[in-house]
Amino acid sequence: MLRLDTRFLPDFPEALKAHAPLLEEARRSLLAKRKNPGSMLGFLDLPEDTETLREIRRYREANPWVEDFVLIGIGGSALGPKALEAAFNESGVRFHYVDHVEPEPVIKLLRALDPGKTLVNVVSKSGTTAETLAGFLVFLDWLKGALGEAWRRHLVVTTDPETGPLRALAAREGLRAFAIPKEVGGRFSVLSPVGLLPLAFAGADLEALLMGARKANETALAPVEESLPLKTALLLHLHRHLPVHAFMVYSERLKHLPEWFVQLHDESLGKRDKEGNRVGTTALPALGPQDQHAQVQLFREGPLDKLLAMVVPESPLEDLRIPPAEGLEAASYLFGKTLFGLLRAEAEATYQALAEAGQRVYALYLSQVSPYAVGWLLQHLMWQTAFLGELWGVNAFDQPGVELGKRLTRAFLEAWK
Ligand SMILES: O=P(O)(O)OC[C@H]1O[C@H](O)[C@H](O)[C@@H](O)[C@@H]1O
Repeated sequence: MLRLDTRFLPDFPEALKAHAPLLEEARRSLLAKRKNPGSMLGFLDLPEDTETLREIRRYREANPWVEDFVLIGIGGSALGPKALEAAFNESGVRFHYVDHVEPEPVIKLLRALDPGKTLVNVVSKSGTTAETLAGFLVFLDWLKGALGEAWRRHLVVTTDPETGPLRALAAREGLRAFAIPKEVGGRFSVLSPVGLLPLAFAGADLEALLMGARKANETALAPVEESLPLKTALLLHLHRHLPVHAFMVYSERLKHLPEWFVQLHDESLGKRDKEGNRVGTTALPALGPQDQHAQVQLFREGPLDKLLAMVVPESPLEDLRIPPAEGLEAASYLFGKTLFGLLRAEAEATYQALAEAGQRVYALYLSQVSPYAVGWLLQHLMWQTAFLGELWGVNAFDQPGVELGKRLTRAFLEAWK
């Protein structure tokens, strides 16, 4: 269950009524693009793709020997699986993310791994990302050196269904490869094999995750006053003059979710609109309760330049009572309470304190940190982003601004050789 709370934004229900035609139009124009090749709206169909799910399950069952799973990928090819695996790893398979090119951690990882028990998953939609290819080349050489002809069984590729160097390599070498559908972009790919394959090895409940995402699809298409993603898109739209959008999650298991959201929001919406104006707000990742002791001072007394979204679970899967101890009377207000009770109280207190400070803040309540609720939340946020692309007149699915950096990197590498 996902529930929106706007109790500290009393003007919102009126605004929703007033903006209903604008929201209807944004949704109509988004959905009208659905059948156009290149519209990149394939993420809407992923929750229905039971065939891919079956294929992934079969692959997982055929490889019970895996103890370490190395995911080589970056941006949209790493942030989603990283966020979900941290929350839902039930299998004990150890996950390692090579989403960087710093040599020391790569060397440390290579020394620690047993190649015979390691599965390497190289993930890249384009198959051309420098960091990913560099990491892949290192691990490919390592697998070949350690395992001889058996290396192929320890490598699985997730990439474009037809094009790109990784697809070509997979075809030439007869490697196992999964497809990121053509119409699915990296930061919208978490429910494709990009996320589902690692999560199958993590033993997560993939059915429930996709069921939650289907629920998000349903609410996205509901009448405006019941359409959760249209409502949160409107909240962001109404506050677009505030430069910062803080995304604060009260869950240790979801500690990597804000990083995933940052890419989704910033890379989708921070760009030039049709008139050439610079558009976008800056997503700021925050985690409760840790950031109460780091950022909340700024949120309380610093500039009123933020729209804050708080993601708060409403119940735990399991809870732990805080036992009393003699000689520590200062902590007696905690005795007999539960850890989740404290978490909930802290989230509520921060929510109220921020509203009282004059910040614009709303909450998204998750019934539990379960695959169903989190699948719903992720797909909800992808819809929100797509709707905002329409409202702000930008293409939410490209990223022209990152190309220059890539070209310059290549130029430097060539000049420095
Ligand atoms: O999946 P890949 O093609 O390797 O792309 C990985 C990432 O890098 C690119 O530079 C884009 O800015 C991101 O949107 C993308 O998620």
